[in-house]
Order: sequence, then structure tokens, then C-alpha cells
Amino acid sequence: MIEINNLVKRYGNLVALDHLNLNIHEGEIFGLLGPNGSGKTTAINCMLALLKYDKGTIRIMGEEMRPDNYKIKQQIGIVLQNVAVFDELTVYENIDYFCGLYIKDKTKRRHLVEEAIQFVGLEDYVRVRPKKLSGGLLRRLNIACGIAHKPKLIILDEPTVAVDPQSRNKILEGIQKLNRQGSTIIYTSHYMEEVEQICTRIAIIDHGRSIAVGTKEELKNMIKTGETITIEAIALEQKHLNDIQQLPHIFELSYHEQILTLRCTGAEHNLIRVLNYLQEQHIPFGRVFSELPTLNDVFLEITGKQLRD
Ligand SMILES: Nc1ncnc2c1ncn2[C@@H]1O[C@H](COP(=O)(O)OP(=O)(O)OP(=O)(O)O)[C@@H](O)[C@H]1O
Repeated sequence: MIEINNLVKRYGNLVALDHLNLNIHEGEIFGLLGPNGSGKTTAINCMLALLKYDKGTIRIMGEEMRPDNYKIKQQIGIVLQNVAVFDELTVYENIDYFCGLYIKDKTKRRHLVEEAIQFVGLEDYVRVRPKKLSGGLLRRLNIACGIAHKPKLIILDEPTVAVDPQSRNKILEGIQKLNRQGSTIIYTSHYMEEVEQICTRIAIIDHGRSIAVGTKEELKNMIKTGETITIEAIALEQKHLNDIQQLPHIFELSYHEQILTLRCTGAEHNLIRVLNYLQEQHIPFGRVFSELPTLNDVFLEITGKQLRD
């Protein structure tokens, strides 16, 4: 559905996209996951031909994307970071206006607008003007305006930033429903939990490059970490740390402020082995956690830094 090859975009001396390659297939909820400033919005704006780029190619639905390619643009629904609605129109009128840019038949449009309102859960606010809506409701309106005409491709750029949990859940459920109804979705976020929850495939972006692509399982299988163990233990001495480091499958150990963190390869029984050791040595311990790898671990292993610094 979208093929991006060797895309380069510079802002003066700053290279925002550095030979970015992406291949997004029909029917996917494709996540672009990366920290702030990694180039997600720039990539989206290039895809939409809102920004000129320096090098590379973008093909959408088999055609080269150009600013005047209205045939393709008609089939794309866009929800950008900045809310773009008319203050003087009500919720209903706003959605009707944006839907009307694509759908001229009034009866058909009424159905679509009503469906979009239900979709984002704004039934109680149809006559309200945007200024009276909370941040979360406003974002939901922004989404309804972008998707009411049921486009084949929907691009959402960080739609849940600064949104309350209830609106966030509504938005995420809505996106999955749109996908079930046949839309391909591109979803950018720096929240790894959201991306894990809804995306069928994910590209991790850093410094304008795609550093890993796959399903969440594939991404997690790319890294060494199979389990991270955290134990609150006071008075561990260097000798103990050396002994623990020697236990099987532990490849990284840190001990700060009485918190022992162990990164282990995927093998089983890691936790029990460490706890047995602490008991044998009569070392008291408090809280104990064992976590499966997250997309942050993937990011950390590939780039050496946290997804959210
Ligand atoms: N109009 C601009 N002029 C100059 N530099 C820009 C411009 N827009 C973005 N940048 C820079 O390009 C880089 C990529 O920014 P971009 O907004 O694409 O990242 P992002 O991953 O979408 O981040 P965010 O989540 O903060 O929006 C950043 O270093 C940013 O400061």
C-alpha cells in the first residue's frame, strides 16, 4: 500500500530523515514508534506530500505521491497532531463539513457523520462547539473529522498525546474497529504500550532511520533480553554481585540504591536461581519483579538508550 525508499529530508543542516525505508501492506495497523524528534511527523508529512523531500521515492497505492495527486489524497484520512477544526461550527457541523469534502450525497453523508460520531463516542456533544470540549473530546472530534468519509488509508500522528485514559481507550478501540472495517492504518506514537496493544506491525524509528521492523513478537525475538529481573535487596556486596553475575543466562547486572536489576536471556528458572542464591547467603530481600521484554528493551538494546529519556 505504501512504499518508501531511501527517503531523505533535511531542515537546513539537520537530517530529519536519513534514507528511511518502509513498506506498509494493505490491512495493517502499522506503528511508527520512536522518541520525540526521531522523524515520525516529518515522514508522515512527506507521505502526504505536505513537505518536499531531498531524495528518495514514495509510492502510495501503486502511484507516486505528488501534491496534486488528488485521486490518492481522496482515499486518505488524516489526523494530525494539531487539532484542526472550526470554532464557529458545532461538533456535528464540523464532521459534516470535512466529510462533505469527499462525499457529496447528503443522505450517505448523514449516515457517515452519525457513524463517525458514535465511533468516537461524541453522541452527547453533537450541538456543542469545540471551545467547550475538553482536550480529550476535542481530539476525538479531530479524529471523527479525519475518518468520517471511510478512507482506505488512515494516518494518525500521535492522536493520544495529552488525552485522558477514557478518551485514549475510545480512540484505540475506534482505530481497531476502523481497521476491521477495511482501512489500512498508520499510527505514530512514542508510547510503546499503545503500539504494542494495537499495531500488527511496527517500525522502530531513531534519528530518521528505521532501525527494526516486524510484529511485536518478531522485534522482541531480535534481542538478547528474554527476561528482566528486579529485586530489592539491601547490603549486597561485590562478592555477591560477582556470584550472581556467574549464574546461568544472566548477561547484564546493575545494582543501584538497593535495587538489583538483572537482564537474562530467554531461558526459564532464572528468578528461582537468584532467589535460591540470596536465601543460601541469608540476604534479606523485598519486592521482586520479573518482566518479559518490552519494545523499550528492543529500543534499548539496538540504540543503547531508553525510548523515553
Ligand atoms: N520545520 C522544521 N524546521 C527545522 N527542524 C525541524 C522542523 N520540523 C522538525 N524539525 C526537526 O526534525 C527532527 C524530526 O522532527 P519530527 O517532528 O519529524 O519528529 P517526531 O518523531 O515526529 O517527534 P515529535 O513526536 O516530537 O513530533 C527533529 O530534530 C525536529 O527538531
